[in-house]
Amino acid sequence: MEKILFVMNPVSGGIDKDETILRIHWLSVREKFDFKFRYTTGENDDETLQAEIDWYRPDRVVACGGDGTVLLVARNLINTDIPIGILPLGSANGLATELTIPEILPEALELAVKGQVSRPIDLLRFNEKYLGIHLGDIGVNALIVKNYAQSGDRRMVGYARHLFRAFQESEQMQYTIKTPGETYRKEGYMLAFANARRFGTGVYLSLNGSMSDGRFEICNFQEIQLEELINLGLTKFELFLDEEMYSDVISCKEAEIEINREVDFQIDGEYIGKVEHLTISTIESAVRIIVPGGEDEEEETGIA
Ligand SMILES: Nc1ncnc2c1ncn2[C@@H]1O[C@H](COP(=O)(O)OP(=O)(O)OP(=O)(O)O)[C@@H](O)[C@H]1O
Repeated sequence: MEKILFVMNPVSGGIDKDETILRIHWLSVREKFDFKFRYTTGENDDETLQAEIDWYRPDRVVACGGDGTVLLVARNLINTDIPIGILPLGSANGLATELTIPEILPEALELAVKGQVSRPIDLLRFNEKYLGIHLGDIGVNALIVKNYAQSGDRRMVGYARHLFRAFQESEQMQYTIKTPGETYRKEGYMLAFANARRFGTGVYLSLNGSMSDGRFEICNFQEIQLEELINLGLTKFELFLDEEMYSDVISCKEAEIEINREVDFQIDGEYIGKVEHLTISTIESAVRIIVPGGEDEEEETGIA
């Protein structure tokens, strides 16, 4: 009987998980699979998850939460063949959007449990230490993520307050970006490192990027416009929606970045700290994520 481990963030997105839990129980009877829940606590989740994977030896692991929960699962399944399903239950589900995973819970659950198509996904490695799966950035957005995390207020109104504060406080940065072929000097309010083509809203960040091409995109935001931020219905990864702002994009396999001062840095919604220097590289095809079959134009492979 297939074994499925559900890794559930009980607080993600401020969403009650009771319906999800009930549906999983019901589906396990219908589809005849064995399952376990592992609830995250925000403390030592890597260690407990790794121990659970070693002990239970699941055939697939389903991340139930936002991008942070998917990243937790991904970094504990690197170099295994265990595919990852996603139930998008976070305040930021940018990765699920990118991979065209259904937003509707029953559909996402059917896919996560029964999907037979998985896609190899690259991970990003920052300063040889931190892994990322979707988006990292320095500057104004990282400052918002920091303030938001520190406040403990998960509501939108709290978020809006942090957005205004960060917008007022943020100063322009100067950076030197070295890629294997070139050195660029730029200035701006935010530098994003994207293993993806689009933000959570579906707005494209780069038309050519892919999560499976061994490359990532560095996007410089020279300007930020408050009016757009307010008008367009925000979540913490969906700030910059003016398409003209995406023109300053570098696509590369690795990069080294020097910043003229210490700035805030976040990865997939987690505040990391202040940095003045960053190295970024890709780990190609590090994990496999279950996606809707036949609907994506990129490489897909059946689950072994
Ligand atoms: N039981 C818990 N209590 C508090 N925080 C938790 C718990 N479990 C996980 N976390 C934290 O939740 C964050 C990941 O959240 P995730 O990205 O899955 O959902 P989200 O709703 O998009 O995130 P956020 O809460 O940052 O808006 C991590 O910082 C993790 O440490």
